[in-house]
Amino acid sequence: MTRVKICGVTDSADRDAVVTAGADAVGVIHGVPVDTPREVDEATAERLTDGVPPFVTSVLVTMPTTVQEAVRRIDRIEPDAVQVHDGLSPAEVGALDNRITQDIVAVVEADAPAIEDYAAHADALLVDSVDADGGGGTGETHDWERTRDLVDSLDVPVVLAGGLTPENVAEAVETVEPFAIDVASGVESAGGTKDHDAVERFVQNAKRTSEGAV
Ligand SMILES: O=C(O)c1ccccc1NCC(=O)[C@H](O)[C@H](O)COP(=O)(O)O
Repeated sequence: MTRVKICGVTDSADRDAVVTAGADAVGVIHGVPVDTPREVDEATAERLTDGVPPFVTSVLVTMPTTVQEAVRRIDRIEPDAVQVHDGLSPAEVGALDNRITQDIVAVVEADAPAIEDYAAHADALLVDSVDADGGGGTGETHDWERTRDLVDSLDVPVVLAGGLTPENVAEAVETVEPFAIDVASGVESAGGTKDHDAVERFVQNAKRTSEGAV
């Protein structure tokens, strides 16, 4: 069954709604040098992460420029996993892996040249549509067939992200058959605020499809 990560939670009510809806992972964004309504400060990131219950994965989404910066952040916030958006080379992702106990999800674009190198050092790849500054949350889809090729060719789990919504997630899961899917803006009522009904429909549509009931 395809797992679901809901990203960019900014308060505890949204975090709890995401968990209640049946998501497998909750993404908290901190330490990104881009303008986004989904970023929270360190204390909030720590509090939101700490409140994610057992059997649901808390994911720190961050854009560090050095391994040391990433380690410091992860040590303070203590997520279950870390998603590194831009900033670190494949070798630096490998160096980070040696310094932390958490799994690392490396973010790549579907046509990035270094995909295999990242796959060699990360625990999973998240294939996203990123903006000119390297950030996510664009609400833009990309070539799902290309991501499907990566699912077939790579040994690491592949997560599909970028422009997913409750309406298109079933088709995305059927086309790509990813390990997991990820959404931020597609389940919001306003920037940084989750629409709880949309979150519920997103999780249901993703999981129903991967159970073969649609
Ligand atoms: O969502 C953001 O604002 C963001 C900013 C900077 C770095 C990463 C960011 N999001 C990371 C995610 O994992 C998003 O869920 C992913 O990019 C998909 O976003 P969307 O297209 O809005 O569903």
